[in-house]
Amino acid sequence: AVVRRRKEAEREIERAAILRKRYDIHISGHNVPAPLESFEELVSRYDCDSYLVGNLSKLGFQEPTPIQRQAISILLSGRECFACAPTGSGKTLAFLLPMLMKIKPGSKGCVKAVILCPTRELAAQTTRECKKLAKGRKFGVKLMTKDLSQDGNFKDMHCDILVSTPLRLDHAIRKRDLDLSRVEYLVLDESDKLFELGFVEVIDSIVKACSNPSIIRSLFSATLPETIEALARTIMHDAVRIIVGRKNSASSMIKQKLIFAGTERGKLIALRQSFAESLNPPVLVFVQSKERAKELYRELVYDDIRVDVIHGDLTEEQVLLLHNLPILILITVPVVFCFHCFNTVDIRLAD
Ligand SMILES: Nc1ncnc2c1ncn2[C@@H]1O[C@H](COP(=O)(O)OP(=O)(O)OP(=O)(O)O)[C@@H](O)[C@H]1O
Repeated sequence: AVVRRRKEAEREIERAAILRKRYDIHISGHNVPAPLESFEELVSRYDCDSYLVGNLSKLGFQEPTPIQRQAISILLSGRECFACAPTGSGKTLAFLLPMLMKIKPGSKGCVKAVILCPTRELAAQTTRECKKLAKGRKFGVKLMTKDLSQDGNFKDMHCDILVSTPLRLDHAIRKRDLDLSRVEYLVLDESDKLFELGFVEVIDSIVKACSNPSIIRSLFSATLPETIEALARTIMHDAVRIIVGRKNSASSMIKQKLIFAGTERGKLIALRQSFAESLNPPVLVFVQSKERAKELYRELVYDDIRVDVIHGDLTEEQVLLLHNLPILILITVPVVFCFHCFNTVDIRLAD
């Protein structure tokens, strides 16, 4: 019997290794659970409630993405993880699913999961995703708005899952007595941006406020610089590192080219030249801020091409109007673009 069990364990390890190779998943850590082969395994291996599997199929999610295959099995086994996978690879579902499977909805004044996002737009988007996935169960999913962080009565609030940016959450903890001592899941989404934006101390105090000893923390990111990995290791114990594709790489479906422009003016010349060489509309131009977006728009608007711009100062109606126009080039800021979900194909980065 001992020999048989050992053989079975070896076969299991081999099967996991084959799956990881197939999906370009790289892990470090000991005894890492095998990646999911399919969403059906959520039921057969982890006893997932049928409403959740139903919601997945209603949302059109048939197969887990590589990051979902590995992160979900790790989080469901109670391990912490920090995960690096390209933008758009389905990281949101990778942390939402285990949380919705494990926490019990219902009680007032008891936050059970916290998701920290670097921007308000991303926090709003994650809240919407979470509500869609939790449909059919009485989960209290709350987005930390400015009003809520300043005046919220968290003791009487039904909030199982709280999605917030760091400063608003920190304010609510310090000024509104928000109790996070029973949080079972803490997720730092887009953690590279969270740390880049200088939130290290605030995040540190949020991590301390989530004082439940059996908390499961996870970090999701599109890049994993050494500094973030080092920080992650200081707040997590026995965490598994997951990398999908190559570390700090973009999606393999995107062809990238880096052009050295020398000066600010040179960037504009290079961009115009790239349009002259190939204009395969619609084209998206990402810039760093709304000021840069407006500036570039003013430069390009008089060229003989149809160009438009979206940024945080536009009203919802103005953005909706843009959806119906035959735009050739759209200048935008990444988070604002993601928030409004345009369907475009050719992407160029200006900043
Ligand atoms: N298993 C799946 N099958 C099909 N589509 C999926 C699956 N999981 C997620 N998606 C869809 O893929 C898109 C990208 O997912 P998501 O926003 O979670 O990516 P991400 O890795 O968090 O990207 P970012 O780094 O930009 O935040 C979303 O529209 C999401 O609904």
